[in-house]
Amino acid sequence: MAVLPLDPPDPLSLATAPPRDESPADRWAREQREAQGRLISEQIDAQIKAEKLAMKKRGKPIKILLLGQSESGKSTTVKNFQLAYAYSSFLQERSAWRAVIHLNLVRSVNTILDSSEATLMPDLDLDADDEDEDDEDDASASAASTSSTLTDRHRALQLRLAPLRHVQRDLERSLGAATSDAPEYAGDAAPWARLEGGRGAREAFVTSRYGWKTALRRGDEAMSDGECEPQAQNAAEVIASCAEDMIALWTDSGVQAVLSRRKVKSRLEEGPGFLNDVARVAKRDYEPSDEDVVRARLRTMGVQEYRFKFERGPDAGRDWLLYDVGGARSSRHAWAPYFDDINAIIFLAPISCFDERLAEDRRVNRLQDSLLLWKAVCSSKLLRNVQLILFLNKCDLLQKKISRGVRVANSVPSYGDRPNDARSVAKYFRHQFKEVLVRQSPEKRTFYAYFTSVVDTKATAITVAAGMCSNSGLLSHVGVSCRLGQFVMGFSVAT
Ligand SMILES: Nc1nc2c(ncn2[C@@H]2O[C@H](COP(=O)(O)OP(=O)(O)OP(=O)(O)O)[C@@H](O)[C@H]2O)c(=O)[nH]1
Ligand SMILES: [Mg+2]
Repeated sequence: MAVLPLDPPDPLSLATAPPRDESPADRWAREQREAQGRLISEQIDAQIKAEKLAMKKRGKPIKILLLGQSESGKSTTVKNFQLAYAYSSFLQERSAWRAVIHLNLVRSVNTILDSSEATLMPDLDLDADDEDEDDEDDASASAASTSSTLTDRHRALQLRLAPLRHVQRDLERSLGAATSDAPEYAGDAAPWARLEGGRGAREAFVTSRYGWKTALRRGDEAMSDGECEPQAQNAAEVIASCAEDMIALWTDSGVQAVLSRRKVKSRLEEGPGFLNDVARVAKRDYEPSDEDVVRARLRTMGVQEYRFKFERGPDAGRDWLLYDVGGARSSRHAWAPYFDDINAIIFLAPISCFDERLAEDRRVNRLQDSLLLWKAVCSSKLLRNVQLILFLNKCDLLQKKISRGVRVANSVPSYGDRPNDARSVAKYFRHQFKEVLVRQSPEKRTFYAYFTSVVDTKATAITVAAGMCSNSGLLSHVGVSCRLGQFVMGFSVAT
């Protein structure tokens, strides 16, 4: 039998072994050092263990997906979350929104210029009958249609405001693709529903939510924080120099009559055009307020991820991930990869849109599109364990529309001869959505619905509380208490 040689001594033990001629005093000092080292090591181990335990206790992040058609208010809802739970990041991004707000304003002014130009030069008026969405301001419309009220003063305003056309182009170029309109799309309301089995890779769809913000800051290395690229700065200069003329145009009674006749007045008043804020927004040192940022409109491209940590309440310490998607029909195929492991969906359905058509497919009524989408979400087998929370949004606009005398039954024949007031209309629409949930859900689920107006940040103080089923790990309850409905509509409807 072969005898193996003894293993050579371990070099580490050799290096750390005490010297052979160690004195008692040296030995005492060494043992003190070693004891100290062991203590520190034990403390580190204990810290790691405590952190692991805390992480386990906090659990996986809660994932919430915001769904709904384009312009339903998804990104506005995210901004409310940021205001409530990530105010420092909201503040950091605030000055970047100035260019978006300027673009929103300039687009509105250019829309007014288009309308008045067509009136001044009727030969160019190619789309006078194009506006068909609601029967607003009919009395003033017919009065205005009998005589053109525009004069040389309006021609002069047209000329002086002409540079805003270039400003719009420059800002669109700076801000990128999100400023383009949603492309026309004649496909399904829920293109992913047919493909539920074959889901794509999620990463393919995630887009940077900093894209347009960093684009604004590129170029000049020397720019300090909050400054933006020269194009946006030039735009701000031109806007400041046009302030008085923009106010004169918007407040002119002849122009208002033309806008009424062409049925764009209420859309301009109620959209994110900042037309009633020109004096403030056009100032050279303008800094957007929280409310301005919430109202500003920029289309979401792809899917954007937001991370929040809740510092208060029963869920303190837990991470929440919010996914904000582009809602245009052509973007909806990108939603499916996010259905896999989410806990809840906040579905935004703008109920003021009952008489409007989809921008991407003018044949489709917007409320009908929301109902089709809701049906696809409720009936999805992939989403059967996902909690659905419905925001019946834009209640403020519903109220305004009804107050203007728009009749719901003209666009929604099933409404019949029910009372044409905002409360009854909202309740009716809520019932429609509830019916879909009850009929289409693969398993019984609770109907959580809120009347919202998410541009109102004071009222939309979103507080979120979640409880986890300790045994299944499934979300058992997500309560989104929004202090909504009551203030906007002057009533509340129990959910
Ligand atoms: N008056 C009013 N305006 C709202 C409300 N909710 C959203 N808006 C406005 O509607 C516009 C569209 O809102 P967004 O939050 O950008 O819509 P979105 O669902 O994210 O749209 P996409 O990104 O295109 O899918 C913005 O100008 C908002 O200010 C509301 O409750 N009331
Ligand atoms: Mg959006």
